[in-house]
Amino acid sequence: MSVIRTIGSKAASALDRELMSPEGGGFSIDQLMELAGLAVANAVYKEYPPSKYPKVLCAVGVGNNGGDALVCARHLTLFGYKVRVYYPLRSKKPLFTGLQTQLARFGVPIVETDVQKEFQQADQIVDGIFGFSFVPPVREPFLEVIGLLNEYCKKIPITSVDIPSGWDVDEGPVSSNFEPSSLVSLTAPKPCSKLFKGTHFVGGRFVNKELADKWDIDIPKYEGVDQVVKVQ
Ligand SMILES: NC(=O)C1=CN([C@@H]2O[C@H](COP(=O)(O)OP(=O)(O)OC[C@H]3O[C@@H](n4cnc5c(N)ncnc54)[C@H](O)[C@@H]3O)[C@@H](O)[C@H]2O)[C@H](O)CC1
Ligand SMILES: [K+]
Repeated sequence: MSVIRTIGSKAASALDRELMSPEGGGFSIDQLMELAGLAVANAVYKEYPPSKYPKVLCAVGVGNNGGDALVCARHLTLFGYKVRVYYPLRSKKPLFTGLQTQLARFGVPIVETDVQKEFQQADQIVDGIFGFSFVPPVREPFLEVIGLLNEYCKKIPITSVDIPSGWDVDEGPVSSNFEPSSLVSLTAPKPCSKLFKGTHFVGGRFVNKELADKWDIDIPKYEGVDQVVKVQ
C-alpha cells in the first residue's frame, strides 16, 4: 500500500476512546497496549534482528506511548534480545506497575538515570517517550533523552512508537532534527508521518471496517500472523 490516510491528533485520541467504549470497540486499554507493543516488537524484529542488533534500549515516557514501549520490551526479550529500559518518571498506575513487574520477572533492568551510558551501550533504540498527546516544547525530565535521540539517530537504528518523540503530531519536526530510522504508526498514521522519510510500518490490529469507514482511515493488508504492514 503506497498511500494511506492519516488521522489528526484530536481524532486519534477520540478514536482511541471509541475503541475502548463498551458500545464502540469494546477493548480495554491493556488489550490495546499489548497489541500495540507486540506490533512494535514485530517491526523491530523484521528490521533489526537480534543476530545483528542484540542490545536494545527502550526509552519510556509517562503516558501510554511509554506503556507500549514497556510491552514491546517484554516481547523483544522473548524474541532473544538483551533489553534494558530507561524510565525516568515511573507511573504508579496498576497497568504500568504490572508491566514493570512483568519485566522484572523476565530479568529486564529498568533504570532512571545515566541515560547517556545507556545510549552508548545500545545497538538500537525503541523510542516510547511521547505519542499522540505530546504538545511542544519538550519539558523536563525529557530534554536529555530527546537530545540523545537527536544525536544517536545518525549512529544506530531507532524505532519510534507511533510518533517520533518531540515532533508536533500534526505539523511534524518543526523544532527538531530527530529522524528515527523506522516508525510504527498505531491504528493509522498521524499527519506528521507525511514528513517521515525512513521505513514506515502501520500496526495495531484493532479496527474493523465499520470503524475505519467512520474515521476515514485505511486498514492495511496484514499478512497472516503479521502485526505490522510496511507502507513505505
Ligand atoms: N489506538 C491506538 O492507537 C493506541 C495508542 N496507544 C498509545 O498511546 C499513545 C498516546 O498516549 P497518551 O497517554 O494519550 O499520551 P502520550 O504517551 O503521548 O504521553 C503524554 C504524556 O506526556 C506528557 N507530555 C505531553 N507533552 C509534554 C511535553 N511537552 N513535555 C513533557 N511531557 C509532556 C503528558 O503530560 C502526558 O503525561 C499513542 O501515541 C500510542 O502510542 C495505546 O497504548 C494503545 C491504543
Ligand atoms: K514515540
